[in-house]
Amino acid sequence: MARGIAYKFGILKTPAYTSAHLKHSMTRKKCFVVNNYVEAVRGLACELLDMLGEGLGLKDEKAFSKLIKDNESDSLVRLNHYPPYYGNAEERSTKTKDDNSSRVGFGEHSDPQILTILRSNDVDGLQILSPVNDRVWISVKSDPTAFFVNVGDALQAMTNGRCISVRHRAMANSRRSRLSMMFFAAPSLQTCISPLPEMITPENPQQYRQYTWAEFKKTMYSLRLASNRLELYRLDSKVDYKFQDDD
Ligand SMILES: O=C(O)CCC(=O)C(=O)O
Ligand SMILES: [Fe+2]
Repeated sequence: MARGIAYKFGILKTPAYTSAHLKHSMTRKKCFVVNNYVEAVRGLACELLDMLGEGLGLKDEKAFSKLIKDNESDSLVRLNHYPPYYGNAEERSTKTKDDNSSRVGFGEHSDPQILTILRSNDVDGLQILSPVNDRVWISVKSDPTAFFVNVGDALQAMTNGRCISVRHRAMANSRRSRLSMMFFAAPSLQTCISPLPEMITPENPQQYRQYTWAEFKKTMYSLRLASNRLELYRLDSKVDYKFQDDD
């Protein structure tokens, strides 16, 4: 694991980003800009989820976006900063340009929420694990004008495995800082997540048991980042998730 390469320098919970803490740490103008960004990106997430609901033929096409529009939604914004790992100018100038070494800035994981909308600067770093070969990492070219969308674990559960929560990680760059900003669209803590009835068919019987978002978060915080937490909620799981309840 690379030294202190990735760190969060802000967690803005929506809609609580007008909290006292934020008011003190941000000027009103910055707060306004962040609020506008969050509103826009939340709208984008809802639009995408409505299209997905329609595409999947759900009786209630807005079933997913309703969870995010809920006032109690646990959605949040995170900013990640990956400083270059050749930290000083001397190191940068002595290392050759074709040095292809790479360092993990944010380890392998899947996002636990419903949907993630990511933006970054023009420094590469995001990689996804190949769905067909779990030893192959595929680099995603950065594009500061684009949004990158990840399905989260909760959407995988609600679609009974039709949508897959992709495992991914972020690499730090040797010379330039990578900056990324994620909107994690999440339901409220008390929301019960389970495969939607339309997603359960004789060919694809129910794969996941029902859980609350609060329960999933508790499990998540008790496990390592790389653990496949959703596996614990599979009906045929061999792992006893009950151990997670021990405090
Ligand atoms: O910074 C990135 O590109 C990815 C970060 C990420 O996957 C996360 O914060 O969940
Ligand atoms: Fe992620």
